[in-house]
Amino acid sequence: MAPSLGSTEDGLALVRRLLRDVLVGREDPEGFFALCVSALGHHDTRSHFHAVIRPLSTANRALHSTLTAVYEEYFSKTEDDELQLALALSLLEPTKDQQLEEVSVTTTKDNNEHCSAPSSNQAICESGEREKRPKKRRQKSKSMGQQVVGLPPTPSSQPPVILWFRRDLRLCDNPAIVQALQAGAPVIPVFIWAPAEEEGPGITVAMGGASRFWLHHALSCLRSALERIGSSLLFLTADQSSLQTLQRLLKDTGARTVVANAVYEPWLRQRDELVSSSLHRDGAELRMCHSYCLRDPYSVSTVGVGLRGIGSVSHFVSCCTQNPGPPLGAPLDPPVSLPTPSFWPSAELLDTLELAKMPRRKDGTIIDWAVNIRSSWDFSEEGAHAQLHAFLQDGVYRYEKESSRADSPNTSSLSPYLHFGQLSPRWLLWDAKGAKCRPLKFQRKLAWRDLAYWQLSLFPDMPWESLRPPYKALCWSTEREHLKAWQRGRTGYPLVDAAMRQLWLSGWMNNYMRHVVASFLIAYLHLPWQEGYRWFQDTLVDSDVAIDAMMWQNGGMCGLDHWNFVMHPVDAAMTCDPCGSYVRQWCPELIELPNELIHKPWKCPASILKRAGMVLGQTYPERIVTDLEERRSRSLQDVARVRLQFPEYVDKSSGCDLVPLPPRLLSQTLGRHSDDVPSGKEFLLPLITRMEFKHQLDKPDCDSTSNPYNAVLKGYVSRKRDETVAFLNQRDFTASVLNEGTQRRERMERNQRKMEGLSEPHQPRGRARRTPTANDKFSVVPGGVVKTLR
Ligand SMILES: Cc1cc2nc3c(=O)[nH]c(=O)nc-3n(C[C@H](O)[C@H](O)[C@H](O)COP(=O)(O)OP(=O)(O)OC[C@H]3O[C@@H](n4cnc5c(N)ncnc54)[C@H](O)[C@@H]3O)c2cc1C
Repeated sequence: MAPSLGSTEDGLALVRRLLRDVLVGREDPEGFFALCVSALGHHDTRSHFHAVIRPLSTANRALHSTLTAVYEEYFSKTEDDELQLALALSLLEPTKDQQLEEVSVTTTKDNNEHCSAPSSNQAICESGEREKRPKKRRQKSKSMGQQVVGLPPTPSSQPPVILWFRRDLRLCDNPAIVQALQAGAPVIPVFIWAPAEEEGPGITVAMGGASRFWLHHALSCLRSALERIGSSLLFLTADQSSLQTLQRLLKDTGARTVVANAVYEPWLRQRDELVSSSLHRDGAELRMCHSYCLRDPYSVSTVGVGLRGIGSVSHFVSCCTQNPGPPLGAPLDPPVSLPTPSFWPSAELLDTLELAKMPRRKDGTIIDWAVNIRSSWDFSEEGAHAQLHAFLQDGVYRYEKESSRADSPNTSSLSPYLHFGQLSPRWLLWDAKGAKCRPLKFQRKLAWRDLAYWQLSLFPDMPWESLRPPYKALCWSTEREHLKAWQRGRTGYPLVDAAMRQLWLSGWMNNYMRHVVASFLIAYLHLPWQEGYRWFQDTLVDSDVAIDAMMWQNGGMCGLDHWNFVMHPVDAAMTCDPCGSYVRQWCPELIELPNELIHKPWKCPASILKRAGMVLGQTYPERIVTDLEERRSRSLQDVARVRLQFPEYVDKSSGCDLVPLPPRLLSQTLGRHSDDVPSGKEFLLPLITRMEFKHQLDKPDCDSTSNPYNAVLKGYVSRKRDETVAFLNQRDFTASVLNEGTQRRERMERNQRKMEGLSEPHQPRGRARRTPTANDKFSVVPGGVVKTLR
């Protein structure tokens, strides 16, 4: 709870902290004084202010005398003022008796924000006004005094409703707001910062640096939005727990109802259940709405679908279709206003939550690591809608075929807004469905998002423990230097480095690039997937425990699904950055290299390097690993080793990995209540398993290149042929003949293999296609350059 009101000592500690802000110029003297009055109250300010600012008398004399002058001016009152003050203080007495602490509004705005709250909420806007009209401030703070001290709610008045914001930082389509308004009572919006609760029982890095930074700004924007409709947002830190903070808030405000939108991490759900039952015992209630996912993950059932294919998005969609939840309905409009209560409980400054606090160097200067993140994003709800609008006007038309391009904004970039609930998935789906091009692939991404939450609800250990038991025994590398090079974007592979630098500088990269860097970390560096997960959690602005864990588990070969491909750090460029412009953007030291060598500078002749002003190992790093195929082979052999070591987790007939069925799925499958399910027995569930791994089990020591299911997405040969054929197919008859010839040859090869009792050959078709463009050197086809196919 707010330290300002616990005791004079707490208040003084807060004020001393704030004094530092004045010293470094983040707060002006008048503002600081107003905060003192707000935090300490009139009496204590009068008695302690001189002592608080005493250190300045030697450290900064000018500031000391300015503050003294502000103090003198404030306390040289007129009789009128005296009278009003007496009145306010007399009102304070009974409220104290009733345990209503002195209420001061400390939801001060950041220095650079503009306050536009209506007069009913002047107290909240106090500091915003203060900068422009210092004289009026005094009157304001007195009127604030009257308002904030306030009278206890009269017996006939409705007790206020607490609107508990968590990851739904928006006004549009927010069911909790609608629910709170339905009571017809004043609404007190609150945000409680409880990092330990977010973290859960394992190492989740739920609130990494970049997402804390985003959260800070999103909260600041939400507060401004609330102020525009006559309300505000209280910031509280959960010293002990959210529950205790809420209980105290209910006591202070007389509220009996708390409304919130559900969050679905299992440990947060448990927390909410505890809050609900404890409030119920206290005679209050927690009302929960659903809006974070399209489907409440705890309501998804496999009944009628079974477990075959579990982990894939198709299986998940079938489960949702077979067992539909309540209809989604149309998105809800934002409220026009939120009724304000007659007084506001105590709160902290947003800054005191320290979400966007930057580290300092030894010399005291700030290391502003977020400077680029700040300039790359608009953190507001309006920003989310603008981004959505821009995407639906443009990127969505390229999404189906070109979402893997890193050199063009073809995806929505909405993930941080979705993560913090600044945009509801229902709103997004509604708008996407309205797009002319019917972007089915895009809509399916929202199913992926829900799938991640469903998986986390079933496997709460997903963020830190491999789901497939044998894979816990994989022999991962411990080369910290490799990890560091990967994190810093200094691996010597331009595509990987560009992506990792984009991540560091902007807090984001597209899905395809996430696959590229994850493949590199796991398949080529052999570093544990958990390292990648944690780095992503710390550096992504959209870091999301459920999605991130699901994706890293799948990439790390131990999730419910297996990526049936591995991205090659050079060949993948053909799909995502064929002309090298993405690499040039994030690795400017490579800017002068020719297109055909930009993804492999080590192949550049000395003369080209010289002309480009490059010295490998100096201006750009040498490759940290060179023997890519050998490393891949070792990775495959390691997988075969653990699968052989734990045969109980490999299905004999299909060669699929087996994983113990989680209790909820077991009871669903057996159609019994969870208490009625046999305990102590492990039921095993077969999972989708990469063909390459199944084959390797028969020949554990064979190398990756001789595995017919080699999953590395090389692309060049197959895709170029595919595209050439497709292109020519459109153009002339000869091509269709060529196409038929190719197909016939493939058919014959397949039949031949079958007759020889060999397994099906690896099928590269249909993977990672892209539409060739005129600039694209890979689009050169026999007979000429593709002008355009669009
Ligand atoms: C190793 C790895 C880690 C990832 N970690 C995260 C993460 O921490 N947070 C996160 O939001 N996404 C994560 N993703 C998924 C995906 O890369 C991002 O959601 C996407 O790149 C965000 O960009 P966008 O909004 O332009 O996506 P779009 O392609 O425009 O998709 C729209 C929305 O759908 C959802 N979505 C898209 N792809 C997926 C997916 N594969 N799984 C679940 N939901 C998806 C996101 O909410 C996204 O904003 C990860 C992917 C990989 C490969």
